[in-house]
Amino acid sequence: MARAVLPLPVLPWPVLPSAYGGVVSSTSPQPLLVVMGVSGSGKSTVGAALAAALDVPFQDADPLHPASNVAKMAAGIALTDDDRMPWLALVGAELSAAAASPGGSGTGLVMACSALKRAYREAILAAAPTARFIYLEGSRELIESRLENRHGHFMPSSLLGSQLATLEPLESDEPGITVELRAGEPPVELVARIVSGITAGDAV
Ligand SMILES: Nc1ncnc2c1ncn2[C@@H]1O[C@H](COP(=O)(O)OP(=O)(O)OP(=O)(O)O)[C@@H](O)[C@H]1O
Ligand SMILES: O=C(O)[C@H](O)[C@@H](O)[C@H](O)[C@H](O)CO
Repeated sequence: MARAVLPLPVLPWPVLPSAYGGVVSSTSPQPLLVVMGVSGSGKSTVGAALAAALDVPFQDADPLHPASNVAKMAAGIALTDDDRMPWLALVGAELSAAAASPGGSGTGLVMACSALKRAYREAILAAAPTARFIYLEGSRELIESRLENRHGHFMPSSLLGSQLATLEPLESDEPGITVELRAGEPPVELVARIVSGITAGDAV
C-alpha cells in the first residue's frame, strides 16, 4: 500500500516536543489537521488527544452530517458521493474558518473526518488549502475488533466493508502523513508518534 511521506516544508509550524502532553506550537500559523480513515480507525479518539497535545481545538465531522446521512448510516446503508459532498463542504468551511489565512480566525483545528476518497480530500483542500491529513491506516481485523467492542454509536460495524471498499489511501503526493495502527497501542502513544511524525515530516 502506498505510504504518504510528508515533505518537511509542508507543515510549517515548529512543534517543540517537551514532556508528552505538553507539545507546544511556538509560532503561528496554527496546525490545521484532518485525522482521516475508515470508521473505527480511531479518528475521534486520536483526533481529540492530538488536539489536546497540540493545544488547538478539536472538532468531529460527524455532527456536521445532515440527519438524513446519519439515518442512512444507522440503517446500514453506505453514503454516496452525493450524500457526502455537502457535508465535506461544511468540513472545509470549518477548517477554513480556523485557518490563519485571510478570513480565518487562526486558532488552528484538528478535525476528525473520514475523507475516504482523494476527491473528498481535494474538496477539503479547495476550501482550506493549508489543511494536512493524518491517515490512520490499520488492518481490517484490528478495526473490526474495535468496532465490535464499541457501543452506543450510530455507525454499525457492518458498514466497515463498504468503508474499506470506498477508501483511497492517502498518496505520496498528497499533503500529510500515514500512521500505521498497532494493536494494543494506547492512544497516548499513537499521538506521540503522530507528533514526532509531523515534526520529522515522515510516515510513522
Ligand atoms: N489506540 C486505540 N487503542 C484501543 N482502542 C482504540 C484506540 N483508538 C480508538 N480505540 C477505540 O476504537 C473504537 C473506534 O474509535 P473511534 O470511535 O475513535 O473511531 P472513529 O474512526 O472516530 O470511528 P467513526 O468514524 O465510526 O466515528 C472506539 O471504541 C475507541 O475507544
Ligand atoms: O464518509 C463516511 O462514510 C462517513 O463519514 C462515515 O465515516 C461516518 O461519518 C463515520 O464512520 C461515523 O462516525
